[in-house]
Amino acid sequence: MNCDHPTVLTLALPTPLFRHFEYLAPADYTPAQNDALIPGIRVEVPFGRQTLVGILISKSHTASYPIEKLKPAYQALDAKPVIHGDILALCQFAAEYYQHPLGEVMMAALPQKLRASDGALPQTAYWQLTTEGKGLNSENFKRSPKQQTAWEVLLHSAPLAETALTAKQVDKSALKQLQKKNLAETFLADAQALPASQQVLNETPRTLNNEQQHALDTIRFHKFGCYLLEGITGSGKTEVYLQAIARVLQAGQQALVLVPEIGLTPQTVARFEERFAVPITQLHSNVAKGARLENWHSAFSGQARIVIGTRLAVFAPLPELGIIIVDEEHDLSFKQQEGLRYSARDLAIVRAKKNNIPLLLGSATPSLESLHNALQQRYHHLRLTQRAANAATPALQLLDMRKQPQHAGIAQASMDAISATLERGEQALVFINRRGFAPSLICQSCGWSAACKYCDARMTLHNSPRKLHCHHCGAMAYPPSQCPSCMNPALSALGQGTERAEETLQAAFNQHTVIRVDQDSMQRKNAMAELTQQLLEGQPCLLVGTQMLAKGHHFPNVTLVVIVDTDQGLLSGDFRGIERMGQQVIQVAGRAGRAEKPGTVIIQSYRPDHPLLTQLITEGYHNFAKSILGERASCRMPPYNHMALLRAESKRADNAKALLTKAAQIARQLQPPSPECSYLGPIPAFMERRNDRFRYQLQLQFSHRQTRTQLLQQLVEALNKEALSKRVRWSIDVDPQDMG
Ligand SMILES: Nc1ncnc2c1ncn2[C@@H]1O[C@H](COP(=O)(O)OP(=O)(O)OP(=O)(O)O)[C@@H](O)[C@H]1O
Ligand SMILES: [Zn+2]
Repeated sequence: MNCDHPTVLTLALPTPLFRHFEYLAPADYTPAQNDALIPGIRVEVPFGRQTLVGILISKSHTASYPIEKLKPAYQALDAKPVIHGDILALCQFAAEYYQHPLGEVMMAALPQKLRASDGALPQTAYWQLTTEGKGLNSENFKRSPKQQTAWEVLLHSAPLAETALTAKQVDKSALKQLQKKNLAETFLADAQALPASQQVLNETPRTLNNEQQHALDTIRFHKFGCYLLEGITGSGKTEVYLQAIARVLQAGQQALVLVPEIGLTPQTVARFEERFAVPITQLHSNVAKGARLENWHSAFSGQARIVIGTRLAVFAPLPELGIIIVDEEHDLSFKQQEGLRYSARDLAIVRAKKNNIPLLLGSATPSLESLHNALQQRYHHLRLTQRAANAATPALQLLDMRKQPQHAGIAQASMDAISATLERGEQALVFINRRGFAPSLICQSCGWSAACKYCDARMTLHNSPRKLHCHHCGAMAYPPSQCPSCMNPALSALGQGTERAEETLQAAFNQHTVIRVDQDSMQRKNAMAELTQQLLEGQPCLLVGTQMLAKGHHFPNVTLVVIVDTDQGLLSGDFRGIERMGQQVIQVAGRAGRAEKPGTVIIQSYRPDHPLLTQLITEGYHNFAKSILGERASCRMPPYNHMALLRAESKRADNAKALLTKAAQIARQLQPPSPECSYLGPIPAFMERRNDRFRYQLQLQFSHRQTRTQLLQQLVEALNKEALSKRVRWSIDVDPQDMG
């Protein structure tokens, strides 16, 4: 080491502190080794009594601390960067925008295995024919067509990565057979990106209808642009995605597709795999840890040409990224609700801009944020107003529940419609967004109800297995056999959940199969895929389930949808409640009549004359959403204003309140309230006590994002100095989606 010019490394470390850390290069490193320390590699360092893995941000010969006080790092863990410039920039943006320490953001962007010192970039398995293998001809494989395919693919190519072989429909066991016969061999090597002249398609794309074609033609590739594809359910948005991706692949680029929950929509991934002959990889939290590193690496190395993933995939490394697609962009799951509270959709926009590529946001029910941007012409607004594939839009009927005899919440008229549907040999879907048997267990003689010990909430009664369950904190209890307050032995289950609806419907339609679809019944990994298969076989059956059924499924035989309860959304205290209700109704309704047979949707409500509900049903989501935008504009709520929530919770209510009172005071000093900036609170959260903690919040609203970022930065700094901030759990939620 040159002592006059020691090498100073600036690192981002995964600690809760909002700063960088400086270290010297490892003491025993030669100048050549020091030169090899390049930003984006992982470095192992001492940190107090711990050893941490951080990311090298920059290298210099000066430090902001006295150099003699800096400790040397232990070692560099990588020979080449694991975080490249564009991901680094995205992490830096996210850290600043969401007020989160950069080191933690960067670690979140890496697969878990690389967060530890012993994790390393994997190598890729390649296959090629042996000399014996090359000498054969297809006659030799007459009786084993799978081996023949594998042999043919290998014969006409340089060594191929296993992922690329899978994409070409080559069976892994066939490769193993060839290997056994010494006709093929495999070896490990650093992954190489595929040559650009790849065959991209596996099947001929559909002919687009005019609206789809117009949407595709509007997209400018190779340049930033945000496109909102607002297409009614079943209008063929996916086909537009597929054809846009094909263009990008043909230009030798990669595509990133973000979807809400992969496990719930196995059909989506299947459609991509059917269409494309290129390697596709998945990134979501259900991929096992080891496989996640491999999948991540195949994107990183350029092997995978398409990445389909959930919100975390917005950080996926794609060296040749050419387009980002966010499907069902309105979906709440794109917002992480803990830790780094980021919106993957919003980060996707930032990423597309930094990479200068197009971003496609698709939904039948766009979020008001995106719709507003489209109406303001900040986004290109593409609309698909017709269903593709000759399917008609379903007829929506509002059913006035005040005049209806009912069976556990399901109206007689709905029962009759279900009966007729099953008689015709078709499938019906009953949507009830509450799992369990009944939302409460009460004593009708004294008014007692089963409440959670730890939350301001009632416990839900479940029947299979029988238990009381708090859906907010997870607490469980056995249902009492008599009222604990007045000893009345007859307790009543009040209201309905999916289990009760299932029981009622099974009793009424005992000739038919009734399938319950909720978090409890769909725990097994492939449950949704199996259900999809069963439904596609087309036997008449009745589905009862929660919002799991609302997500992008394509079940051609479902012709009737019954929405049991829309009133919850109308009465919600969250200012987004009504928007969510509208999205949910339209998404669930959209499952009806997606093929040749027309669909009907029955929407049950006790408030059938609610103006927004009526508008939703008679005019559709677009006009409904515009009306809500009007309301938001008049009371200056998002998207007309930029919000942040400072949340605090503590076992002692006064501590949480005191911290927020202090925060409000600091904020007012930093930025006095004005029409540009306002503070509300501390106010109790909707559920004031949850999981044995009292919860309060301070609402901050700004006309300008920049003011918000600056204020929050100073506020966090000041709060970190408050003794109380160590004893209270607090967090900042920028652009909160859930106000609870
Ligand atoms: N141009 C086309 N010609 C024929 N069929 C098409 C065309 N485009 C799409 N389809 C078919 O229409 C059906 C619905 O399309 P798709 O699932 O893409 O709709 P979507 O807009 O994504 O719906 P949702 O928002 O409800 O998920 C599919 O079976 C699809 O194969
Ligand atoms: Zn609870």
